[in-house]
Amino acid sequence: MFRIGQGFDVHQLVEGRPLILGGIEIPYEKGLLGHSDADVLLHTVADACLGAIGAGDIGKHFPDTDPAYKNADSANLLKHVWNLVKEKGYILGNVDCTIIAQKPKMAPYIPKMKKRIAGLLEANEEQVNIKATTTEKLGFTGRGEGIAAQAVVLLKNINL
Ligand SMILES: Nc1ccn([C@@H]2O[C@H](COP(=O)(O)O)[C@@H](O)[C@H]2O)c(=O)n1
Ligand SMILES: C[C@@]1(CO)OP(=O)(O)OP(=O)(O)OC[C@H]1O
Repeated sequence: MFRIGQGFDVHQLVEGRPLILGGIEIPYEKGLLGHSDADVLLHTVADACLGAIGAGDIGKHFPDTDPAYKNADSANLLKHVWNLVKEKGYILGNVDCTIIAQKPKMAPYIPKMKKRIAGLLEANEEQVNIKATTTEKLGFTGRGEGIAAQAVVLLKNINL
């Protein structure tokens, strides 16, 4: 049996924060603001996984009112989500993600992000695709006020 899920998330770019994206740190003059480390890409992948198993969203599992998640490493949040997926008997088919950011240029960092996400989902790198796009300077992403990310995940149940 197959299940699909999709995720979408946005975080604001501000000065004085490191830019953590896809589980790696990217050199940039600004970073993402959030209760956690604000890794918008890992949040999106986590939400897609939760969607696929019908388990709500990351806000439900890791409330932003809980001090336990203050500056949390989103890789740990995704690992927790992935354990829920595995408990239900699923393995990854594939995940396809899009980062929506005017700057910085993501292409040089995508191989490292891919490797990190594949590791967190206990999958091969061939099962993970990450794309990046600008919005041609339009809207909040185009003005560099924030970064958005989207993901679609396909899970396969090994028991059904
Ligand atoms: N932050 C970004 C945005 C885009 N890219 C790469 O550039 C290509 C062209 O982007 P357009 O928005 O002009 O279509 C895109 O396909 C990506 O390969 C990037 O690396 N980082
Ligand atoms: C990840 C959590 C964890 O506290 O906080 P944020 O980093 O603010 O991220 P968001 O995507 O706004 O919501 C989910 C949160 O609960």
